Amino acid sequence: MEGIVQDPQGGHHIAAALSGASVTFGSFTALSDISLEIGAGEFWTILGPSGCGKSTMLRLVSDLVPPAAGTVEILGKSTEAARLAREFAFVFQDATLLPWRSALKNVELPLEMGRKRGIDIPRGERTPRELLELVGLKGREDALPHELSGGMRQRVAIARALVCQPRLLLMDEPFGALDEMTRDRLNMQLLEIWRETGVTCLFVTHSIPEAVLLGQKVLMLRAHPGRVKEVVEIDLPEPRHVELRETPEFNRYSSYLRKSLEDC
Ligand SMILES: Nc1ncnc2c1ncn2[C@@H]1O[C@H](COP(=O)(O)OP(=O)(O)OP(=O)(O)O)[C@@H](O)[C@H]1O
Repeated sequence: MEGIVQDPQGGHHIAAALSGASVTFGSFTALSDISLEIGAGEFWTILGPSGCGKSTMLRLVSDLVPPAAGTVEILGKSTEAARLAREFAFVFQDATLLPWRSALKNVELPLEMGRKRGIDIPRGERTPRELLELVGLKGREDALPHELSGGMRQRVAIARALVCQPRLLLMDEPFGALDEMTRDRLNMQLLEIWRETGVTCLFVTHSIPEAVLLGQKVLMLRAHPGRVKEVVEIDLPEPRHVELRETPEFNRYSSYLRKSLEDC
């Protein structure tokens, strides 16, 4: 395919490094003593009981909440410097598209906003049109969000997240609201995009099968306060495919994680 990023991580081996990081909201400790190294180009999924701090973890990495203690570095720089350099991008459960702009204009938005602020986006390897093609929406560039299905809107959101060529893609249950078949399709598409772009992925989910299917590593958080319970390496054949879910290895990982989740 065209436009393959030659060095998607800019020579870095570690995309995100957290050391003894904690997050507090007033007197409440949401995350406590998180130490992790997320390798450049890796795909991590995050599981844990409701309220354990999965979203807070993404917000910590993306400079939306500061650490109360410890440090967080993205590609060797502070989270603020990484944010200003557009090193990461977010995809939420709701696509959050502007309803009056076409799919293409939504994807172009971060570039426009960057230009308005005088920020030069240094890594424009793919045009917004090419990104829409990458997510399977060629021919729907002019469609308005309400003319697209939920899965299509989410694919526009992924294209928009990729437009500044981030090195780190942060996803908070991006497919949680979609039906199972659409979710399967988007999971496969996301893996293709991940392989092709080399972007590092941090993906929060409530679904154990989704965590196993996508993740090279599954980060299991425990609650009260949110802490790392364990990191489970998922050693399944690549490239992954939904049929893997029928295999005994897949089921072994799923059962292990289900039990781990129950013990949180
Ligand atoms: N801005 C905030 N102010 C106060 N408390 C907060 C704030 N944001 C999150 N919290 C609390 O921090 C804890 C972790 O929240 P978070 O949303 O990260 O959990 P989660 O694991 O993503 O939950 P879920 O799986 O239900 O989406 C929760 O107890 C939540 O109430």
